[in-house]
Amino acid sequence: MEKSVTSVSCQVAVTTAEIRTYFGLLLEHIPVLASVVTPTGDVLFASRHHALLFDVSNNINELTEESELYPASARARLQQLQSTSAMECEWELTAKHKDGSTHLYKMRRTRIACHRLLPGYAGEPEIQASSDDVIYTVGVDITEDELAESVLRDHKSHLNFAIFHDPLTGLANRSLFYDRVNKSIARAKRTKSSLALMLLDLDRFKNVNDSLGHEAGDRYLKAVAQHLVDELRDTDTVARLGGDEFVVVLENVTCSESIEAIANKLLGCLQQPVVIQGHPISCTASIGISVFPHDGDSIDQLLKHADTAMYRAKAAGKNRAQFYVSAMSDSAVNYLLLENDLRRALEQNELRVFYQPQVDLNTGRITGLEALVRWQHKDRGLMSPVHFIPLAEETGLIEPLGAWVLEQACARFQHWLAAGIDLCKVAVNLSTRQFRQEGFEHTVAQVLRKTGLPAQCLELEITESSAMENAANTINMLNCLSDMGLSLAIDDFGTGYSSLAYLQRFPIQKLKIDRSFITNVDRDDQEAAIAKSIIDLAHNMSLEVIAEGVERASQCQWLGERGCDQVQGYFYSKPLSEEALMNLVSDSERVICDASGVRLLSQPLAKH
Ligand SMILES: Nc1nc2c(ncn2[C@@H]2O[C@H](COP(=O)(O)O[C@H]3[C@@H](O)[C@H](n4cnc5c(=O)[nH]c(N)nc54)O[C@@H]3COP(=O)(O)O)[C@@H](O)[C@H]2O)c(=O)[nH]1
Repeated sequence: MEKSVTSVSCQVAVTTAEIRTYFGLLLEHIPVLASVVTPTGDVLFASRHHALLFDVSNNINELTEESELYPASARARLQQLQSTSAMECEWELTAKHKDGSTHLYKMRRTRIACHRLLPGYAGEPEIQASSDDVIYTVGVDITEDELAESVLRDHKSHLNFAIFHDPLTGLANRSLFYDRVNKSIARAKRTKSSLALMLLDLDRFKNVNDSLGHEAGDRYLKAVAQHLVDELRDTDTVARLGGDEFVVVLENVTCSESIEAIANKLLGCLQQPVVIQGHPISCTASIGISVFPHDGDSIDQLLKHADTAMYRAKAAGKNRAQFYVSAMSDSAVNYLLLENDLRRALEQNELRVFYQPQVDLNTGRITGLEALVRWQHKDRGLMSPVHFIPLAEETGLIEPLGAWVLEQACARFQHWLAAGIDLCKVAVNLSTRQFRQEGFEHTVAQVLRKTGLPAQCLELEITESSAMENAANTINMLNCLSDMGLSLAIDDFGTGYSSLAYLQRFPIQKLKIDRSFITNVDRDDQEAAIAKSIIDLAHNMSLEVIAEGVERASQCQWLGERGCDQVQGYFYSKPLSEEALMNLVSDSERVICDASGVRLLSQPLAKH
């Protein structure tokens, strides 16, 4: 039967035969899986697109079973759908094409009563399935949409990660840390529990960067992050706030002992060496701890107080954990004021150098002077270096300060030499930071040139711990300095961890026994044993040995009998200002000046 229909848009009359042709073309080219089947699965129509599917015949017109329109992998699902009486359902079909590509189709299967498809039907929608029905299915390829969406999802999650994590270590960054800890504080408030915030700063991390480069430094920071994550529970928060500063938050803490135990566990694991570029590296850390609600009820307050405690841990010798106590805040303010003051002191010449004689035990002759800095503070009076050297080291001010002391001591000693006062040599203390300063040997050479002091009149003292820290670099620097003709001493010997293998490679002339082994050397067997061992060690290595902190004649006697070469201490003289030293040298009751040099007669302390 030919039937005339009218296209609404172009008002052109078309015949049913033409419609079939168009419909055939449409089925041929439409890029969708389209089919019409009976409830028993007989195919009435199927689009050509089905032929693209793997497992499906190219000759679509010959396919009679609905199952033949789909790959074998989809047939079980199809069977389920065929057995359902639902009028409409949606499903996803993942199917391989014959070209090997995998596609995702969004399928919609609708069951409809046949008579409703006939022209002129305007009845109620069918809600009951019947054998008279037909089922048409349309599947649209959504592979690209899905791909785009998953790229977008990935992109979003990467972006999310980048926004909230530290790119180097992958730990939470400051923003995420604030977010998490604010929630932890809210939880702790609700449950009336405590939480501990630990601020962890690596000690002397700069040395790793300076000696092995930033790449090694970055690798070390990553290893530290991993150590922290490994040691803590998943529920604890670990973040990197920047540089070598990390923060850890522990929830539901019950007592300070358990917090301390965790802090010590972290300190211990950080001491394990990490091998980077073939070098075993280990940095210690200083940890400041504040506890909610005791030390503050906001994250900023807790951080500030942990920071104060952390600085206190550094000042107390590093590699330790320190709880915040409220009295620290006052001294933290003092510390800050002192830092500004110290900068000013350097500019306004408030620093002074004092000199303490070193004496040959056999002859009583002065064999040298140790230069010791003091600060003539306008309000606090004459300040001991113990109150400002750690601060100067922390802030980097030690570099200009140390250079100033060196130049001052060399200039003054040269001045005395020129005036005919020969006190053999002047010893100057070097801090680790100063010693590790790039081109430090040039600074020393420049000072010697500028002041005219012969190199053999200068001795540089470097502490045992600083010499052994990165000993390979120490050897290079000590060789440079030794080549200039000056002498080198290891200070505070016995307090660090010396490697004898390194010690024998250092071009040094002297070991200085730390005061802690001299205090009771004449009364305590253990101290005596250590002091004696150091004296023997020095002599066996053909080094001179000097004992510091000698306050009594009995100590002198003990040391003299054990072969110690020199002593330094209040027994002979306290550190003296330039004027006081000159007075001592010209005091005929205390010194004898003859051809053998200046001999210092031991005097009771009360006289000074
Ligand atoms: N990097 C630099 N460090 C310096 C410099 N000047 C000093 N220092 C270091 O500061 C620390 C404290 O020094 P100071 O208060 O001067 O104490 C020295 C002596 O006064 C003290 N001493 C000497 N004899 C005795 C004694 O018989 N009893 C006693 N109780 N104390 C005594 O010992 C200090 C000398 O120590 P050392 O340097 O280890 O020989 C101190 O660590 C200084 O090194 C500086 O310019 N740069």
